[in-house]
Amino acid sequence: QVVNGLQFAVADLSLAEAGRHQLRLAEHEMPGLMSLRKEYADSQPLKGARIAGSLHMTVQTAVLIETLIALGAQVRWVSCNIFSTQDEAAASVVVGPTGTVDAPAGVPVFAWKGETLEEYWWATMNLFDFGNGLGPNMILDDGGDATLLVHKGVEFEAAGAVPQATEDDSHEYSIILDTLRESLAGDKQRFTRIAADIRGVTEETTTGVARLYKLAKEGTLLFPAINVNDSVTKSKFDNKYGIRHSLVDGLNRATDVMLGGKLAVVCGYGDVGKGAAETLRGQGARVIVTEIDPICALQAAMDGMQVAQLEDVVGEADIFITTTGGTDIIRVEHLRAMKHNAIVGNVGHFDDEIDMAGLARVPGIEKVEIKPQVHEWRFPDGHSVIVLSEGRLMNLGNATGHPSFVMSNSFTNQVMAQIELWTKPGEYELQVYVLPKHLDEKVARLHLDALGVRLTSLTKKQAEYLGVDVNGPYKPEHYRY
Ligand SMILES: NC(=O)c1ccc[n+]([C@@H]2O[C@H](COP(=O)([O-])OP(=O)(O)OC[C@H]3O[C@@H](n4cnc5c(N)ncnc54)[C@H](O)[C@@H]3O)[C@@H](O)[C@H]2O)c1
Ligand SMILES: Nc1ncnc2c1ncn2CC[C@H](O)C(=O)O
Repeated sequence: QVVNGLQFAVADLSLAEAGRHQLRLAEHEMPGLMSLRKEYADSQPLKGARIAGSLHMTVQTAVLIETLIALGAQVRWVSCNIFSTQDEAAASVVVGPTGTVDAPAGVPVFAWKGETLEEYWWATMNLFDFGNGLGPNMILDDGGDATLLVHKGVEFEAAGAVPQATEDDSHEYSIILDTLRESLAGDKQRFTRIAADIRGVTEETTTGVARLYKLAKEGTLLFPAINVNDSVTKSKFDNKYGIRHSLVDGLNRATDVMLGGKLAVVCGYGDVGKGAAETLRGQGARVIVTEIDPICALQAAMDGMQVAQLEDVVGEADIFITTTGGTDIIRVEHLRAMKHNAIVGNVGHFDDEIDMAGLARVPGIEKVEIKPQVHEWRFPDGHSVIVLSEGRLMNLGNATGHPSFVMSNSFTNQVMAQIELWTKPGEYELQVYVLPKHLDEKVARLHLDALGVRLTSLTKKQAEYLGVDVNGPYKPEHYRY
């Protein structure tokens, strides 16, 4: 749609007022972002930045978007998942704080809850046209889909053609190839021009960061990148404490099943797995962990969890949650062996942790929608499994994701990373960087007052004794929090 010269595609613009009320409450819970708005109101460090954002279009992300705008940026936005958009948040961002439903004055957003994969990649393509022949000069990514499209676009433009999908390619990848083939037919240099203008990308999450390090290692990274995930105040907070809140929220909204007394399996005991295991145990479930990494497995054991192989416990557990960022974690043979009505969900970034394609191919399988994002899959032998959000991250598919306060930590890092790359052109090479520790500590400081924390100060003598500055950084680079 185009109204008032503003392009957008959202579910229902009339939801904007409801979204705006939620944004106001979220702002109160996001002190880090609100503090950056005050700190940079005059200097407008993001002036001139045209940011293409691909990140779950939630109420929290709406506050991030309006912070980027407050610092001078132009923004276009999509969600990075087909189920994670909160339609009222998308509507309020399009209308904006001063617009109306008839005369929206906010930001171009192309996102709605329940997109098809074709619609998702159509939406993502809308990130790259800022009008007047201008593309983005910054990317803000979560999972790396926007970065992938630019890199594949440049690759295929150089080759002069987009390859046909092979039988090994996923259905989604064949859609990406179709999308790029259409782009190439229309403009043989689109992404080559776009990539040349992009000053850098800031990446939100573990899986997206893994993709960036792979590009950097291959020597194909087209622009500098900041790994926001590995700011301590992102991954040791959002990944762990965020999931501790939003996993149970998703399970309750999806199934209302009693968690107490049940047996839960958590696949992976990294930052997300730790939060997942803690919250399920907090609900009185017995928790079994699966791990490949001896250190994380030892942590789980020392935290009092049984660490087993999935095959040994798959027939007795009631709930299965994947948190690995890997692939083929729960396969068809596991789903076949599960108890009747076992609940299966994923909170990893992509949907390849549970073999949904394999499940759909089981002869005689029946898929019954219990309610949106909750499906009963009935095997011919009569037993069913309940799969949440079709194997996509269910804390955002079946609930509204992490709460504002923890996302304020993640997104304060995002804004700082955008400022770093935008205001220091030429200082960053074609590598993946993390933010310096003093900024990580600054993010933490911005969130202490809201929780009534009273920090202790070092004396000069104590600081000298520890070999640190009175004002920090307080830890060496190799310190593990
Ligand atoms: N849903 C959300 O809101 C949310 C929030 C943050 C991160 N994420 C995503 O969650 C995933 C995990 O993130 P993280 O920060 O915890 O990563 P992490 O690397 O800290 O943890 C993943 C763990 O899984 C383990 N693992 C890998 N393959 C395994 C296998 N086959 N079996 C058992 N364990 C296995 C690894 O050893 C590791 O300990 C990523 O995809 C990340 O992008 C989602
Ligand atoms: N409420 C949320 N808004 C935006 N992104 C959210 C929210 N909850 C979890 N996430 C995803 C966390 C982050 O993108 C990650 O995947 O690491």
